Amino acid sequence: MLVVGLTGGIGSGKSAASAQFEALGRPIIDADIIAREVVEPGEAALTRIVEHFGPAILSDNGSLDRAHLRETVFSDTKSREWLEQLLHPIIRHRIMDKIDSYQGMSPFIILASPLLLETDQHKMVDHVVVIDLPENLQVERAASRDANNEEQIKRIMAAQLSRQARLDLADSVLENGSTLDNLKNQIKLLDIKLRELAVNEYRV
Ligand SMILES: CC(C)(COP(=O)(O)OP(=O)(O)OC[C@H]1O[C@@H](n2cnc3c(N)ncnc32)[C@H](O)[C@@H]1O)[C@@H](O)C(=O)NCCC(=O)NCCS
Ligand SMILES: Nc1ncnc2c1ncn2[C@@H]1O[C@H](COP(=O)(O)OP(=O)(O)OP(=O)(O)O)[C@@H](O)[C@H]1O
Repeated sequence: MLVVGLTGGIGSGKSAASAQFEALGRPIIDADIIAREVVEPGEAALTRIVEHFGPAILSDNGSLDRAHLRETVFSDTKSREWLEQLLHPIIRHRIMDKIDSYQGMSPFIILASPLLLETDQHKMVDHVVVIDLPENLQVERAASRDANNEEQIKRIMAAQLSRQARLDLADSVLENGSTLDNLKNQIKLLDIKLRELAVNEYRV
């Protein structure tokens, strides 16, 4: 089975693109969703986070206060690196298990991840699709979606690959500087190309 990595910076349109691939019947593994699951109440990683950052990192209901942790890790590199060394191996294992569970179910699957190329997650994929758009549009879309302030979004972008570095590592590029309909049309064509790649190279 062909494993296609779909990546792009914050607010680039990974969720929007994933929804289109899903509508075409392709299974999606979303690293952001897995990253949330591994810190749910009862998970060992959440206990480690509370030990490290203190109980103030929890909301009143005992779940992780994500806004608090976001503010902490994107204003202090050491804190971010600590969190990543805790979570990235756990996330990677869950992704591997999910890839195994999809074997034989589809010619190809999509692994959507903001840090595909920044971490060793790229070793799990056969083809890299990068969603590209001008950085000012990326900031604008992320800000209007999340109520994150622009300064915080820029700090998050600084912890990610640059636009050019990401493009240099792409096998295919989706341009998302225009409308959602335009993105949808590109995905229809890319889906055909990926399907052909899967059939020709993996005989599925
Ligand atoms: C810091 C946290 C709690 C903030 O949570 P929040 O709900 O506000 O954001 P969410 O998880 O939805 O992430 C939003 C976007 O931020 C960016 N982002 C998240 N983590 C990172 C990181 N370590 N480095 C760079 N960018 C990141 C991505 O573009 C992501 O799509 C959360 O992002 C987190 O636990 N990050 C560490 C785990 C991780 O690296 N996840 C990325 C997927 S593997
Ligand atoms: N072509 C487009 N035109 C207008 N709005 C768009 C377009 N593509 C995405 N958006 C919007 O921009 C915002 C960011 O898109 P999306 O959530 O898909 O990005 P993402 O890459 O998944 O972000 P993150 O890394 O933060 O999870 C969303 O509100 C989405 O609806």
